[in-house]
Amino acid sequence: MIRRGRAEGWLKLPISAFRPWAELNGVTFDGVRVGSMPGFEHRGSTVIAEEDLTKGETNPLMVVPKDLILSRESVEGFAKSDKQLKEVLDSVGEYTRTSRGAILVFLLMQATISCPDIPGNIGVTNPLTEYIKFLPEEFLPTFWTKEEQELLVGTTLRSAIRAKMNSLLREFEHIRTATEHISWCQKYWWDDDEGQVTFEDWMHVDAMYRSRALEFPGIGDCMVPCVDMANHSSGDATVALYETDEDGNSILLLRAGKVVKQKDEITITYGDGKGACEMIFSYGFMEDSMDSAKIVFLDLDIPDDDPFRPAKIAVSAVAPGFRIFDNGDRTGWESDFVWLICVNEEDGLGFNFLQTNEGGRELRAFWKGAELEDTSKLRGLLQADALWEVYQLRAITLLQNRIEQQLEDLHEIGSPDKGPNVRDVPWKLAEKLRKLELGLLERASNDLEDQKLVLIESDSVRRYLGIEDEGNAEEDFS
Ligand SMILES: C[S@@+](CC[C@H](N)C(=O)[O-])C[C@H]1O[C@@H](n2cnc3c(N)ncnc32)[C@H](O)[C@@H]1O
Repeated sequence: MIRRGRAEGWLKLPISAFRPWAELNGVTFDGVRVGSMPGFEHRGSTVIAEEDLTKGETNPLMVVPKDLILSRESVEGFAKSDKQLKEVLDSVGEYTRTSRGAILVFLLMQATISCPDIPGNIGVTNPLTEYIKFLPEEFLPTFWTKEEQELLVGTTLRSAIRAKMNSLLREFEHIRTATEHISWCQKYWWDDDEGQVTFEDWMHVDAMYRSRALEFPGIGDCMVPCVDMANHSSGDATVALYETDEDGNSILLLRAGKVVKQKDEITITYGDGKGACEMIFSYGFMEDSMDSAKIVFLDLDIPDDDPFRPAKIAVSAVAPGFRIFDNGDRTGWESDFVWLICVNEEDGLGFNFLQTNEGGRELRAFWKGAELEDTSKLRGLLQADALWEVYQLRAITLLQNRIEQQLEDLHEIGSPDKGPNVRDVPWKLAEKLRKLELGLLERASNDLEDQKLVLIESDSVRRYLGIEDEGNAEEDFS
């Protein structure tokens, strides 16, 4: 429905109509306009200075009335006067009480309202029905072809896309099964002949949200028309920032000390800490200046021969992997999960079923006899243990092995040729991502090796291995 709407024009408005729409809905602009930057049309629309904006400028560049902010709360507000939207939200239940769930359903509803094949009495038109017509075709990796996604072998983006597609499918199935008893949904959304909604529509509303949602203080994750027309730049290049004023309106402000010339781009930051993978995943681009992957998340599996494997999986409430990050000179890593793999019964880990108040049985983990209520606390307990260096050494050995595996995949794919059906943008992004992640992983592997050598020489490791002065501990941890 959404792709067709954009192609046929009923879900598309030219950016020249944007300002009249915004002003009609109470948005004020001061010294800026929305349009495309000559020479940078591939970045879509952006916010551009109409005049020189000087140091000390205090007036907001834009004020967006709070009624126009699309949040979980505002969706509930719209549902008060939109019977069909309310029906869908109520039927889908818990999921639509999250910002993401409420906003995605709302966006799907706006496309439904605009669809000429669905009667006009379904849904209630509101200012945001027009807003989604200004949103461009998103070019996120969930829309890359299979051949393009193959270029990501060895990168963490490949597993991120797979996981995302699975969760999108689960969400879509949930929306479908929860609403198929509503007669208009059955007829206009799901019916084999007349139904307009497909999984691809869910991918589109996800992409709209993913590439435009901002975290606003006091509101949470939301979409703010107009502010979301600002493109990204990081560090010193970020020109503006967004916040809410005392009335709850959203405002765009020039950063302190920034001097902007007429026709310059007014950028915000989408998060300077975001790594290369996340930038491509969420926004479909990465800055040319990016020279480090910044962060790499690798999954970890509990070995099949670990007798506690099923119990560990059952109690773990943390992400099953570890994060490597670039700290400048050195790399760092962080994981709540790896510690669960590192210890076993002989170290003091145990599991037991406890009786719940409701009469059921629940599996609980124990460390040295005391209940481990939250597996993310395990690291702290191990840190206080006399064998801390031994556990660290085990963790580091596991991480190194996992990194080696990833590096092998990256070396194996190497620099593939560009197939005839591969588009330029995915090809260039995949090539750069492979290079950046390879660089960070190689550095991390070297840094871990240094840490390993120090740990191996520690007294507790030598004592643990029963090694006298001349012995070699490294052999036992390879
Ligand atoms: C919040 S929207 C910004 C407005 C958007 N350009 C539009 O036309 O509606 C985010 C999207 O803008 C594009 N974008 C933002 N900053 C960019 C940049 N520095 N380089 C390339 N594309 C950028 C990406 O497509 C991203 O997914």
